[in-house]
Amino acid sequence: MSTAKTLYDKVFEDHIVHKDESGSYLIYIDRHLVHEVTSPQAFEGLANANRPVRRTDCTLATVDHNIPTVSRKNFKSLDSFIKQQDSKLQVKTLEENVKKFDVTYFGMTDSRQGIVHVIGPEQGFTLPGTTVVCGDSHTSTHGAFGSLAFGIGTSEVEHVLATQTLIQAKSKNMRIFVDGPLNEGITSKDLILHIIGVIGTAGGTGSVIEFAGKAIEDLSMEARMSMCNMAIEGGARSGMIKPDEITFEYVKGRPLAPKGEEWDKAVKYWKTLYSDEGAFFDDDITIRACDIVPTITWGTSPQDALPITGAVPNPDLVEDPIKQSGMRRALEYMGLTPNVPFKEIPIDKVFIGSCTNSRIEDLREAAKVVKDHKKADTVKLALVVPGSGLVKKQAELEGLDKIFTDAGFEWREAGCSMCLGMNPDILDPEERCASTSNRNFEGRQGAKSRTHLMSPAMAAAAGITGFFTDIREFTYNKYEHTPVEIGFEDEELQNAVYAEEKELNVDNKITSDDKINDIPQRSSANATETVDVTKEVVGGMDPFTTLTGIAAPLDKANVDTDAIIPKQFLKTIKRTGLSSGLFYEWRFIKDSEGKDQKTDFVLNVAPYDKAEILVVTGDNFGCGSSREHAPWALKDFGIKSIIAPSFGDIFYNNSFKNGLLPIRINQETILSKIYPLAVQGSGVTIDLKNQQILSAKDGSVLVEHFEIEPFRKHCLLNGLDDIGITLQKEEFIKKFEENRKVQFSFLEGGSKLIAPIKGTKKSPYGNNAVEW
Ligand SMILES: CC(C)[C@H](C(=O)O)[C@@H](O)C(=O)O
Ligand code: SF4
Repeated sequence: MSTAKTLYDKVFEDHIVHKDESGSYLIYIDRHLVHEVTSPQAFEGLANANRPVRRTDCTLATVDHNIPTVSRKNFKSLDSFIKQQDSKLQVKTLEENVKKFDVTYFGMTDSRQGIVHVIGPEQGFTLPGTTVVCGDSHTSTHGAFGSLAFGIGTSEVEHVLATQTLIQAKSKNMRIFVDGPLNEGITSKDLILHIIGVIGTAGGTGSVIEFAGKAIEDLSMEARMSMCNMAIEGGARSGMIKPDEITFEYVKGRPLAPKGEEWDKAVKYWKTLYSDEGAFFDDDITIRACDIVPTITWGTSPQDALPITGAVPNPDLVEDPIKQSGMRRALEYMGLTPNVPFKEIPIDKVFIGSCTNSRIEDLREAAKVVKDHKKADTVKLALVVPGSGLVKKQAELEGLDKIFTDAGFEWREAGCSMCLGMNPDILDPEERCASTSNRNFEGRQGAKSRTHLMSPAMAAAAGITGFFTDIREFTYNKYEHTPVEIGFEDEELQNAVYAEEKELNVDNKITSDDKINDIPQRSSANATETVDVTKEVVGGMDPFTTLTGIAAPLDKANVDTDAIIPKQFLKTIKRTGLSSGLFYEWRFIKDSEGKDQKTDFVLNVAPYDKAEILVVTGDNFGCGSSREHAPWALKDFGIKSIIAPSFGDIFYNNSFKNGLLPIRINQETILSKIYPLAVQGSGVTIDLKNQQILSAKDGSVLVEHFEIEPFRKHCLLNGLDDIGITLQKEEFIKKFEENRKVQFSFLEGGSKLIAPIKGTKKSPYGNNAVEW
């Protein structure tokens, strides 16, 4: 057998702590980014079990999703600044946790605060060849450095905080080879949208995608990050690009990058990270770079991508009935008529930002387009939201802010903003947005919002013309821009930008006033259910052996986790009580008084309001975001198992952590054997021990054998807690760490090397070990 290895194989193997007999691996995590949305329950679990954060130096926290992006010039405290109570509580909870657990933190008064996936690379926290995780699906971004980077759920966040490891199965290798150079003016955003259009949102499921070829090698680091960022939208948890001189050049000199001899040692190692000649890829796809033109999305999935030169597609021309009905629904939701040329579609708002496209190069591209133009009067708002305080600072030094504001665009503070609107930046219902973000799911930017994904230049041009615009036809003054090099040794940039810094964060304790209704009341459909709070205690789940229950039919494909539990329900700091938000946009409609009324969605209708099993006909259930709130909401409703042809990787994984069994069954069998029973309202029995599915009515076998990894089966049958199991491997973890200290000495120090905020003796959060 060939010994040639892929880039992924190499990085994976260099992080194996232990492999057990069932073939499951324990891998070491080098870098862990933390944000306010997916960490509260993880820290709570640690506190309940009296466990510390194992490697605070490998952990870096910031706030990004919930925070307002309006000027922080007059920021006094979180209490006065964040108006949304539930957002405030989440931010405050993180601030308490980073203090309690000594985690380095960039808060709202620190210029280094920003979107996790922007600040990690910016600080040099993300390094080639490392394993990088975060409770966030777009962690794939960091794969641009040749690191193995992926999103995890909250249970895994807790696992990493406690053990610095994760239990993992090996993924498949997939290569996307982009042959030849890109045409002039085509960006990595066009390229990645095109690729997702080709492979589909389930194309990379179960795989790590390596992007390779001339077009990729030619890309800057920032453009590579935009590519890997959206690997998750192609179904893969990770995207990777082999590190090269462009990578090293980008990393060198960053605050947390290795220095001196450690740098040389690191580069020597990083240069070994590439796919060997003849390495095996389970899937190998070639894309011709010259075929790619400016690309935008028209529907409610990132795979609905087409050239700007095209028109709204016509469902009548599609044969597959599931696809056809999905398409009709998407067009109706998006308010689009088939065959209308994209360039004739007017827009309402523009959003330039998100972890895909909020870095300095993105802002420069957009500013070039906007310079000396004015926003179209018909465009109600054009928001520009830098990815971090440092990006903002640099853009301002380059005068980009002025270009935007002169054109009538709004210049904001760093955060996730309108990418998902957990803060006040949302679209009104039916507003159409030209957006540089990464997801166009239903309701993503606000209830009934309509999102079209595109590159920063194209979003900027749409803001000027008021219509989707082919950037190649837009006349703009390609002025000579002089980039300002941002020196990381520059004290001003290292330190906080806000004058009020000294009085900050003193009064941010959670008080009794913060008691809020962070989860709306349960719907009457579930009024009789009670929430078992004892389940919140870390470790231990009910064993899952046999389940007999009503099976609800769901005839949909690509059900994303935004649809399973919309963003407004993510602001909780608890795991329970989420059932009222389950499939919220599908289950409820507002009446004339603004009150929620139930729709005829399957889970609202008897007997399915008591369903314990969900039978899904379409692929890719649970794709998209890493929010563990999706399995929490399903469990809370009473669903204990989901049968579908395929699942989003992170959702699949998160389900097991919560005793919710996802079963992959091929579509034909679902359609012929299980779905009809579900439609009749008959029950189904799932026998985990024998890996079989039976009819509850007559005991006949519907599925002779379904697949499940032995380790996962073992844990479910016995209700075992992963962290407890991993902690039994302490001797292996210790051994790995001893070796890492020597072999990968350039990774030591991590976030603890971060400089303090100017004017303080000690960093206000974390760094207790270091007196400044
Ligand atoms: C909040 C978080 C869990 C989520 C993710 O995982 O992607 C968010 O960042 C998103 O983009 O939907
Ligand atoms: S995708 Fe959007 S919401 Fe998610 S991390 Fe990126 S910017 Fe934030």
